[in-house]
Amino acid sequence: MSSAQSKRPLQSAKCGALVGDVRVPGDKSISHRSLMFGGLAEGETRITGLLEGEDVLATADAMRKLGAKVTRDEDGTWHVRGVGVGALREPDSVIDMGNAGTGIRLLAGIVATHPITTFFTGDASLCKRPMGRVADPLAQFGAKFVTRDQGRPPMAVIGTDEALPITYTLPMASAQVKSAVLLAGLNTAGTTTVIEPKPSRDHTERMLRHFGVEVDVQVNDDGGRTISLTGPCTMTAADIVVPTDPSSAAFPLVAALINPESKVTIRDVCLNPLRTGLITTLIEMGGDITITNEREEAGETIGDLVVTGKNRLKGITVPAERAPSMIDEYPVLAVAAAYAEGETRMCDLAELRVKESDRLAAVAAGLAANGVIHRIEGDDLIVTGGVVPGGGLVETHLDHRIAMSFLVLGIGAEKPVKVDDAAPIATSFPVFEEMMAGLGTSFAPSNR
Ligand SMILES: O=C(O)C1=C[C@@H](OP(=O)(O)O)[C@@H](O)[C@H](O)C1
Ligand SMILES: C=C(OP(=O)(O)O)C(=O)O
Repeated sequence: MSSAQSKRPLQSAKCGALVGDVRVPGDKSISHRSLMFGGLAEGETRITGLLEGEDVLATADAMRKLGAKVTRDEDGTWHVRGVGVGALREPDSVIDMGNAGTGIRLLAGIVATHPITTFFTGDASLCKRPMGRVADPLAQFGAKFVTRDQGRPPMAVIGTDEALPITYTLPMASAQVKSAVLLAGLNTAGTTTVIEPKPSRDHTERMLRHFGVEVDVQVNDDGGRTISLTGPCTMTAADIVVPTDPSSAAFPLVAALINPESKVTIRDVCLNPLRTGLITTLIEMGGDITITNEREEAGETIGDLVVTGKNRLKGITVPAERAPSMIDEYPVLAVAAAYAEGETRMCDLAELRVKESDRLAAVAAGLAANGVIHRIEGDDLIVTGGVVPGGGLVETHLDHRIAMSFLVLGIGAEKPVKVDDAAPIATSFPVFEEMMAGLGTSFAPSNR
């Protein structure tokens, strides 16, 4: 895990055309869930394409501590022997979830309705993030929580074996909160229902079905969804092929679009419609992106993205409703906007304030350090594109997406862009630097 002692400064300088054919690592959301659900199922789940990033490895360790047998073959296939819903073991030590918000929040849901006490901690970033958003609904099942001030980890979850089912309307668009509630419902007698006013990524719903759980999803008149399951549920082991991560594909995608002579193919990207907001937005901005070879694999739509830099991007307004389908992509969209003609307005980004860093503040600071004109109005970010002066130092605050986004900013800037710490990139995209170098970027260690 990253720490102040092991900061790794890196800089990115202007480079020529990016050319190549790449395949980014497995999807982080699906990888976390495959290990958790495998651990809850009866039988052995085989996982191929798992993201071997720090966040997901923390979940693998957590599932081991909770009693599942998790192993990896030399060829990269993972095996999870589950214990069955209701049969998790009380961990005999604190579970360290590192930097992983998805990991800690979904696991909190799982352990909340098991008769065990679980202690969670994480790195300095995770220990600043709010857990009240999951603790509040999970307490309604009958679980008890002890956290630091303002619901921050370390956090103890005292689970219950007499859980009462709940109906919960999400106060914010959050797949993590939705998933925590549904996962608590697995070991609860009766029907657990989540109402989400805006649809968020649905990997939990899809994968629960893959493990044999009946999940009812209704689309509401306002476009939101009502999702229910009736417990106690039995889950049956099922093999998983993890598709690649659209949130990681976003970096070579934007890099190619802002670099005029580029031509890059990104293979086998997960094109789940609740994850493709960035692609829609970049196409609206005039980006030359073609989707080829579209197909269904393991319950998800997959396709190849062929991207060129031939069109100069144009500023647009990105509507608030689109935010859940591209929530992790705003930092790199802000980078695309810095090179676009005119103004790009990104609406309603309040949720960015509670990610690995306050991403709204971190993006604004990074743009300011590199001479990019921008402003924040309420929860909207407005960026005016043009020539990017660069030359600034960006603080990444233990946030992988801030680090990768500003390294992409550097590839077209007049002066190199430095990030103070590239170490957090290993949480979600351990081969980022190698892959980007293969396309022609010019990243180099920096002494700050
Ligand atoms: O459920 C998930 O796998 C995730 C949900 C999103 O978080 P929120 O639920 O907080 O929006 C996203 O930012 C995170 O990277 C992964
Ligand atoms: C927000 C993110 O992840 P998490 O919440 O799982 O830490 C992310 O990967 O951008």
